[in-house]
Amino acid sequence: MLRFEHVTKRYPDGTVAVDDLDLEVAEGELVTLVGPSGCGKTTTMKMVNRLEEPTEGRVLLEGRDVADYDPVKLRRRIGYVIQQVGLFPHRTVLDNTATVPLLLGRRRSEARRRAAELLELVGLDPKVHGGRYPDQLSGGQRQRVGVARALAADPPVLLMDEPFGAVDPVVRERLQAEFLRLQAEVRKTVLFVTHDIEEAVRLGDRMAVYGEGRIEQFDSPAAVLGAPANAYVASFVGSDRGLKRLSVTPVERGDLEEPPVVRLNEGLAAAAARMRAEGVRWAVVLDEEGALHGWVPADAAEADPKGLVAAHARRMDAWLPLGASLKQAFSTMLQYDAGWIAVLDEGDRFLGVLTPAALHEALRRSIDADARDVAREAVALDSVPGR
Ligand SMILES: Nc1ncnc2c1ncn2[C@@H]1O[C@H](COP(=O)(O)OP(=O)(O)OP(=O)(O)O)[C@@H](O)[C@H]1O
Repeated sequence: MLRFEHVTKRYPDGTVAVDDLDLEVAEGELVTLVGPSGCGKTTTMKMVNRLEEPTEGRVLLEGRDVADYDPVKLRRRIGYVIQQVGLFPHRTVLDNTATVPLLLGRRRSEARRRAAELLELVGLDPKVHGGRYPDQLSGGQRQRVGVARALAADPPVLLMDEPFGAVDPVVRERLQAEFLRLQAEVRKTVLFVTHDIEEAVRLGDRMAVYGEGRIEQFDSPAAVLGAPANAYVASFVGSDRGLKRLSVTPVERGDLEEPPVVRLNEGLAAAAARMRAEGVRWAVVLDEEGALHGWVPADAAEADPKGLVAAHARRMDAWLPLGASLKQAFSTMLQYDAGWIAVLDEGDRFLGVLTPAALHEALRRSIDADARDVAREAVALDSVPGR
């Protein structure tokens, strides 16, 4: 979809901003470019929409050299979102969003209808926000308008240069989550510049880690964190990369423990007998419909041998869907101050529980699997270093 072939950019003063870059972005892929200030990320991006021209090499869009496109037409086919959103201050939010479709010759009513749809897509109510002017919006809302406007012409490619850089961390996390949802829907080919490693890890299907004008590693976030290509990448992603990995490692079936499962309407004595047989002191409790209710301790049967599980069951609301990240799992454990959390499938059926020890093992296994380039389940735990 988008390809850089031996691209070098030397500015007139001799600065080599990009040095012999080769990079390929597949259709519908989101690639983050991450690296320290001045390493050439923005210059890379600007050579796609011809705000800069390469000194050597070429950039291909759908197999065609961008130098062969008319620059104005090219830019209308490429959405561009920047940190200083660049909205027109004297136009309403709706008109700002409709700018490109109008330039492309759409009828005014159609362009505005499309703009309203896009505002909704990025989480703004066109009836509430559409008639406002940019300075009547919060920073986060302005960024959303920037994204809506970039999508308005339905461009196959989006270039995003630190689009969420100017908002506070809380809004930023929300914008990232919204953008991921949006991208799952619209599946654009995206180049996303950031100097924030966490953002690069969270958003990228693949991430390109820049050194000076060069890419030091181009791979999935899990691989970059798990097996940095060299000392530079290792130090850039940081010594806490194990922590960062939490956000890219999903909870899998094999991570779960399966304690005994009892029903609310079951007798306590029978339930306790099953717990004893399995050598555990508690069981997960499901209600009559099979939905998670909570847990019950085995010793409840001693005080009330004739009672029902329902009389002694305790509520447990901490749960996660299978496939959620280990980071979510960890944060849910902390939030509920829980020693385990339930993991449910898509139909909300109970699958098993995740404990802190299992979470730790999942993380270790995932790091080791990447280092060896094998699947996580292929790693035997007793062979993971440090055990
Ligand atoms: N027009 C220009 N003329 C000369 N040098 C430039 C020009 N634009 C950028 N540079 C230099 O090229 C190098 C790469 O700049 P670029 O803006 O691509 O980096 P960046 O990785 O996007 O940095 P940042 O994260 O700070 O935005 C820097 O050393 C910068 O000073």
